[in-house]
Amino acid sequence: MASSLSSKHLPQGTDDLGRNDSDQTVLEKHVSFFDRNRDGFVYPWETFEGLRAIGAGYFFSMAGAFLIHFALSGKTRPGKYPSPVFPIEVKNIHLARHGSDAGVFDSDGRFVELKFEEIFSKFARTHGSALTSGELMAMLRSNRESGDYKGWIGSWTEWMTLYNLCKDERGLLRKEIVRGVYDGSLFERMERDRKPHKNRCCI
Ligand code: HEM
Ligand SMILES: [Ca+2]
Repeated sequence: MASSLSSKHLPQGTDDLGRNDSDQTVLEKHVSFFDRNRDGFVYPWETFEGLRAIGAGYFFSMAGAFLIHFALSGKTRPGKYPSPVFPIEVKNIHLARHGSDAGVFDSDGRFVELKFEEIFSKFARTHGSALTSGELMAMLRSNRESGDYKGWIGSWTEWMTLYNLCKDERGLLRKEIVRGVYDGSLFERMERDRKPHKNRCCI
């Protein structure tokens, strides 16, 4: 699937409508793809729509939207009553970080280049700039903090979703794909390049 992604680049710092998002952190950009109307809040139906737009299946998208919002909504709304529609506040998404991750997002949600490079220098032993499924599992195991079961599950889910959606025909997860997931540009490319008649989903 990844091999069908085009190499064209998005205009830096602007979205399709030319809106400037340069004041967003990389983690905010990761999530903003799912903020379909760009009002600063992601609702479960927007996450569902975003997951469908990148080729995830109907039931996976339903379950994903439910679980993501159930897990993250409250964290991004500190001091507020729980909302029955489980919104996620984009500007507070850094509060939804979990442990046992790759450390590429810092505590403010900014991109840490060194940690990104480390993923490949430490774990991409076979190909250098791509991860096999075994190497990905080794990375997940190595990132685990003891007793942090929520973090283990969160990280496993994020990486396995990415792997299943974007591995190439040899089962490799390429570095440029991983870079693109962090700032959400991957999601934009997947939506653009997706052919309506072609079922790209494998989960
Ligand atoms: C198919 C859709 C998605 C994929 C493939 C995906 C994948 C990923 C990956 C690979 C990471 C990096 C984890 C690490 O550095 O170890 C990540 C981090 C994160 N994602 Fe997503 N994501 C998706 C959708 C979403 C959505 C819809 C939200 C919330 C609205 C979200 C919120 C986050 C947050 C808060 C983090 C930071 C976790 C941390 O580093 O502690 N993601 N995601
Ligand atoms: Ca929205």
